[in-house]
Amino acid sequence: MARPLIQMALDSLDFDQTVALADQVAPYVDIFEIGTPCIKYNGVNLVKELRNRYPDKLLLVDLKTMDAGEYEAGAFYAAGADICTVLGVSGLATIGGVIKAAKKHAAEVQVDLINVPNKAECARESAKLGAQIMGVHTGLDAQAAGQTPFTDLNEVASLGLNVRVSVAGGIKPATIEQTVNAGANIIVVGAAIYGAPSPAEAAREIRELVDAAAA
Ligand SMILES: O=C(CO)[C@H](O)[C@H](O)COP(=O)(O)O
Repeated sequence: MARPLIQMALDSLDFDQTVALADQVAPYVDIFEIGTPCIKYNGVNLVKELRNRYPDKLLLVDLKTMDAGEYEAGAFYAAGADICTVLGVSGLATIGGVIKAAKKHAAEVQVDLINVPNKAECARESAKLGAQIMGVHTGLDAQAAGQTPFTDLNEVASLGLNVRVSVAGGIKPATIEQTVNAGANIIVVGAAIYGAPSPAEAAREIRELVDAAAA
């Protein structure tokens, strides 16, 4: 089984704390995600800072774009993003705009399926349009209401689309094996790392669990 990538969700609002957390977990993760509240607060300067600091890491900017896809995402690709997210509920015109912006920078697009009623249809149409990653995502508010992403992950991963499948939503050490076995190509972890007494140690443990499950 191909080794899934680990994406660290940097969800603090504080610029310096975000950079410090990235420094701590860098040896164990493949993708830095600048989370939605963080990018809204800090903007393109944080993208530039992480790009300069980590030229070899993938950088995902979790814009969750809802409109003006090409215009909004273009600035973040220009600042160094490898991947920007666009909401599946935004519709194909907006998704297509982000894909257009990504192409100009030889970058990629992740469609976030959060709150999309028909995830299979959205994933199929977005893949046809050229999106490379489908994000199965139970957001923080839905997590607080007791939801998890696993049923949706099984559905989207079994569609057999020529895309990578990312999963986010409260993933923790106890659920890593399940996510790998379900076919996730990108495993997003936020609170289970940044909320741990030692984020570096937590990230190292996640790395070991992912690699063991994929072996
Ligand atoms: O995109 C997000 C919220 O919308 C989070 O970054 C994502 O859910 C990962 O964080 P956690 O592991 O804490 O759920």
